[in-house]
Amino acid sequence: MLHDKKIVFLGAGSMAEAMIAGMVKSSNIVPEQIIVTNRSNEERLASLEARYRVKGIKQSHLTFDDIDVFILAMKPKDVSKALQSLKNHIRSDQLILSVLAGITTTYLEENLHKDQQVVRVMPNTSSMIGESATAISPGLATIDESIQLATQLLECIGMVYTIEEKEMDIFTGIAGSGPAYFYYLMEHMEQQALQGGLQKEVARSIISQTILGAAKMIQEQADSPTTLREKVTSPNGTTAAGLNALDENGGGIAIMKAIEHAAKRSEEISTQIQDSLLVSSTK
Ligand SMILES: NC(=O)C1=CN([C@@H]2O[C@H](COP(=O)(O)OP(=O)(O)OC[C@H]3O[C@@H](n4cnc5c(N)ncnc54)[C@H](OP(=O)(O)O)[C@@H]3O)[C@@H](O)[C@H]2O)C=CC1
Ligand SMILES: O=C(O)[C@@H]1CCC=N1
Repeated sequence: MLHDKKIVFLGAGSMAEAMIAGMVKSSNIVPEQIIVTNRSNEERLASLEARYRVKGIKQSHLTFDDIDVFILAMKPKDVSKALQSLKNHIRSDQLILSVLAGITTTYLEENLHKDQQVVRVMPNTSSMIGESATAISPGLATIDESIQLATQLLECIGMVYTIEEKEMDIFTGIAGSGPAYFYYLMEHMEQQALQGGLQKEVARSIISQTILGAAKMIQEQADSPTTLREKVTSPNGTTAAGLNALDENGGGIAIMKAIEHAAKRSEEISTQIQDSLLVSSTK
């Protein structure tokens, strides 16, 4: 299904690069199938061309007819202009995937064609190594074949979860933003490891192996996180001391708050963009 498809990224930033890297690394897509565009940063396009052997062109130079999948990968604030410039060039049967936080399928349909085939997507930057947790929610006019195409394409960059669109905000809080929480955790673990006398490279390797091992334990056996935590924790031992400090310093609550606020921000972006649509349509 994928081998004859032509895919265009509108946006050439971190998320587009992570997806391109993952797709090219998988054996299901070849670089010749991918075009990456932006409005003006030619140096960035040249660097993506050199690194991944994809074609980089300015969005204004793009020809639209033979494209099967457009992947919107600009910032949410730039989406309105991007859709305006796309609308008169695309057919409703061409598939639009949007990775933009907070941008709903309804917004995309209203600003393209009412019967436009759209899928809202939330990947994360682990796409780069084929390890994203990616959610998809199709729009109203999207046919099963296009959902299958989107799923196969996104499986090149990791696991794909089909969810209700109302679950997108919380998914974004957990998985879209999620890698950042783990990097933040690692930054703090590393800081303390250095204070404890370890060399930076050694500390980084130990920390990443510890996180990887814990994640694999969850994936590869049946115990819950709670049971696994209890198995690490000896009465009056080192882990109990560490976990008490986490609790006393609001560690668990801080993690829940981070997810709550990220999800809320995703919801807020939807409202803000929707409001600006209402304002512009009443002008
Ligand atoms: N970073 C992440 O971890 C994740 C990001 N996302 C989503 O991905 C999107 C992109 O994020 P990120 O990659 O971090 O952002 P960046 O700022 O790194 O990249 C945005 C890119 O969009 C380009 N751009 C802007 N307008 C247009 C346009 N009309 N046509 C073509 N290209 C355009 C910019 O280049 P130029 O200015 O030259 O046009 C730039 O290359 C966001 O909407 C975000 O919500 C989703 C999941 C995870
Ligand atoms: O920070 C952001 O808004 C984007 C969406 C999810 C991850 N990064």
